[in-house]
Amino acid sequence: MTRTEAQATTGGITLHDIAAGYERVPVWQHVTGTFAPGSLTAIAGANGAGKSTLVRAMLGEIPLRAGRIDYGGQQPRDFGYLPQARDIDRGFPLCVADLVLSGAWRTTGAFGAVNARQRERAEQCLRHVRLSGMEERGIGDLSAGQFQRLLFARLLMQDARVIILDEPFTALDAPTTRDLLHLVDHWRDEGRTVIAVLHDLRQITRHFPNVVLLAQGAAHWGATDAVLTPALLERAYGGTAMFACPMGDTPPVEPQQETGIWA
Ligand SMILES: Nc1ncnc2c1ncn2[C@@H]1O[C@H](COP(=O)(O)OP(=O)(O)OP(=O)(O)O)[C@@H](O)[C@H]1O
Repeated sequence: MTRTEAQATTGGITLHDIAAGYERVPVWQHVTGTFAPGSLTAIAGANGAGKSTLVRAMLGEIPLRAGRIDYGGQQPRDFGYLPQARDIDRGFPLCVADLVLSGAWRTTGAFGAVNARQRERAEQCLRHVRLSGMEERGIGDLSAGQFQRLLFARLLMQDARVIILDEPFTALDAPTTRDLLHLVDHWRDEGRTVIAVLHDLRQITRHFPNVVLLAQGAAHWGATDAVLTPALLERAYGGTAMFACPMGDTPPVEPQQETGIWA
């Protein structure tokens, strides 16, 4: 790689002709593209298209079958990850405050002492997702929406440069989705790189300038309006494309005036 190429990818993530799959079956291949530093990108595609597989490959949880990933000089600690809700064990005996504070593990270590400043920041993060006063509640006692807010608070605490979200708004009501989308917009404004697996194409067209659309084992990567064309949507979703098309009349998310950790 030339010095110029290295500079171009610093702080970004570049996939070079990667492929992944399970056992003998490839899920997708020849995936090439760059998540530029500070970019906001959705990963879309039908059920089973390989969206989570792409996330897991980028996180190093499954081996690549081909190609390589250039992390632009970033380390694992630079990544914040929100898994799908179904993949999280909520039976673990943790309270809300503990879970948020676990976002500081990269500085405290898993068993390190938490200082007053970190506690204060944890309270700020909880306040920002409207969970103040719930610090002592067990995580198993939260509603799905409250728990998702809590996971976003943990990401705030983590202060990661790259944030990867796998279906972050599934099963959430409109106000919770609006609040969390507002957080995503703030992360972009702060220059963080945000990558989100999403099913709602209206959310993608309204909030995500870039998209990776997985279809039939290939990735279509680019500006959202250039990728989410009727032809590619048909290829991705087949006969269900009309249900996925971003043509509905969902009201746009209005920015909220709030004091928070960005104030
Ligand atoms: N651990 C695994 N072992 C074997 N096959 C798997 C495994 N995980 C996923 N798959 C298969 O890989 C393919 C892609 O799965 P993946 O979960 O990445 O899709 P997805 O696009 O995220 O789907 P969804 O929208 O339903 O969450 C599917 O056919 C799935 O059955």
